[in-house]
Amino acid sequence: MLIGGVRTAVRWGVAGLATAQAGVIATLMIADRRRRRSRQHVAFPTMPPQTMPADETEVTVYTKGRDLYDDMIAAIDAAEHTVLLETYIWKADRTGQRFKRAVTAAAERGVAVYLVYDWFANLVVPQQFFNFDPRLNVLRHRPWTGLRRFPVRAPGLNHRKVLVVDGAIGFLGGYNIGSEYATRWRDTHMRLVGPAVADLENVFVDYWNQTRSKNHTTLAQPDQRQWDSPITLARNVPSLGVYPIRYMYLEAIDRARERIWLTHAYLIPDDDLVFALVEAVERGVDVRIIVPAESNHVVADWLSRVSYHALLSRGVRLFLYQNAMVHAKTATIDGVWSTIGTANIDRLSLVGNYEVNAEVLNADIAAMMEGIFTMDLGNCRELTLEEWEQRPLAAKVSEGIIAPLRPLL
Ligand SMILES: O=P(O)(O)OC[C@H](O)CO
Repeated sequence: MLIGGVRTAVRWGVAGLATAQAGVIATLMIADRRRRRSRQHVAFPTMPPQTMPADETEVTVYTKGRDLYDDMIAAIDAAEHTVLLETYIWKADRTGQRFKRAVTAAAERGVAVYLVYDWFANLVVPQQFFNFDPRLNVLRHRPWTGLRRFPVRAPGLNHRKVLVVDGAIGFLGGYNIGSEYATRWRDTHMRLVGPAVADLENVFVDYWNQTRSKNHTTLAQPDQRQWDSPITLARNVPSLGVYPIRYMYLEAIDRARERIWLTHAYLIPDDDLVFALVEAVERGVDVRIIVPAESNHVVADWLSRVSYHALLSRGVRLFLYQNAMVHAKTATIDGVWSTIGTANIDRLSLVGNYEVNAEVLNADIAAMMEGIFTMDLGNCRELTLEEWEQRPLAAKVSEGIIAPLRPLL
């Protein structure tokens, strides 16, 4: 009798919470849609692409989509042997069409072109856009790919954004392909020219060979990989059960002695990451995080805010990027270590998706990344603990209601 009563109460409790969560989410989305209609596009600071050597590899960092896309297209147009292009989102707009024309032209002149795009992320894109010339080798990543194998592997979206041309030039970072990203989003991407490109090529080749269907050809492994590079690539590969990027962050944060400067589009850190950041503050590290004041995903923003109290009350400084979406997934620590990649600090990226981040151990590149962080800070407003504590009660209650959803993202 008592057990039956408890069961009924739990059932009603769960149903009530789910209903309240659905209500909060619907309200947020309606309010966000209204806000978006009146939102004006405002310019934000960017820098021209900056190039710096890291040992024998030349690293260029981009803060503006238009510059990046021009250089990616130029690389594809100059391709002589291979184009390996992997993107999470591929919009069918002018920019998407531009990339499609470039890879098609490359295939027409005899270049071997291999394309990967994510099925889920592009469901909203007209599917006829993905009818490619048959000379192109195309792999549409389906999240359940790993489930078809035995023993069953973890599912996951392919969230990577990678381009490798002729094994000689590689691109990696936060930019998907789309016109909005070219001018309206502040994101960070890198270009590699030199020995480290072999590792990026290997990232693509391994994925292709592990995931391809019987109709796809196998790709040859690059044979020029180095042991002692200042640039290493951390890959999350659900089908292999490996998620090193989360550990990469935990380890780098743990080593920090002076400063940890993070820029993240969707910051939904788990308790271990919050603990690591707070512990860094406690040993005197200057911990700053730039996040969008309002991202393109209102629910992600609200789930992100669930951790603000834990961060602000323990000395982590939060900076809200104004009037534009900051989509970068970067960090720079102690003027020594930096990362640029595709992984957000959320559960989907850190223990869910296929991702790749470059870790760069080089003081010049770190100085460059600090310069970019400082530039972005100029377009931010600091959120203080006092201000955060004074938000309306309705907001606090809403956060409490949706907080249990945090592990889903
Ligand atoms: O998943 P990301 O980080 O590439 O961001 C993509 C945008 O959220 C698309 O809506």
